[in-house]
Amino acid sequence: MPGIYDICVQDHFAAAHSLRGYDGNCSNLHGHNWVIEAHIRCTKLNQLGMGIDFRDVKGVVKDVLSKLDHTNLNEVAEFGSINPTAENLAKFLYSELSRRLNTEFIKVQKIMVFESPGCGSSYQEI
Ligand SMILES: Nc1nc2c(c(=O)[nH]1)N=C([C@H](O)[C@H](O)COP(=O)(O)OP(=O)(O)OP(=O)(O)O)CN2
Ligand SMILES: [Zn+2]
Repeated sequence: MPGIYDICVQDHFAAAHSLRGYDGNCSNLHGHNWVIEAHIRCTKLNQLGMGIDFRDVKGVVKDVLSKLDHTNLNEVAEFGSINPTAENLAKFLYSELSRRLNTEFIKVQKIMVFESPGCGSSYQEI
């Protein structure tokens, strides 16, 4: 039976945000040390026994996160008209990482974004 590998890479970034229209203090500018987890589905291993090298994933993740790190997320173009919630960040990262990593045998499966330990959201497409 064909198997599926789930390759997982975590990273983090620091950024501020405020939630427009939120009834509470999250509408004030405040910061989080965001933690992200990228899950990549691989159906074939290379000659080294890897679905995809962690290093390759980490490089792409770092590059995408560099657009968000030490910013006010509300000022990043993608969040100019939608709130920079964990949900919207997960979808943004899913789309950026899919564009750069997906191949015939490799597919970004799920992105998890944690605002704080124990509070997060994930995005995936069926
Ligand atoms: N589904 C979501 N709910 C909330 C989000 C979100 O992105 N998706 N975001 C927020 C705010 O960003 C808020 O800063 C986070 O709130 P909270 O987890 O309560 O964080 P605190 O640092 O305020 O936690 P305390 O334990 O109360 O100190 C809210 N909801
Ligand atoms: Zn917040």
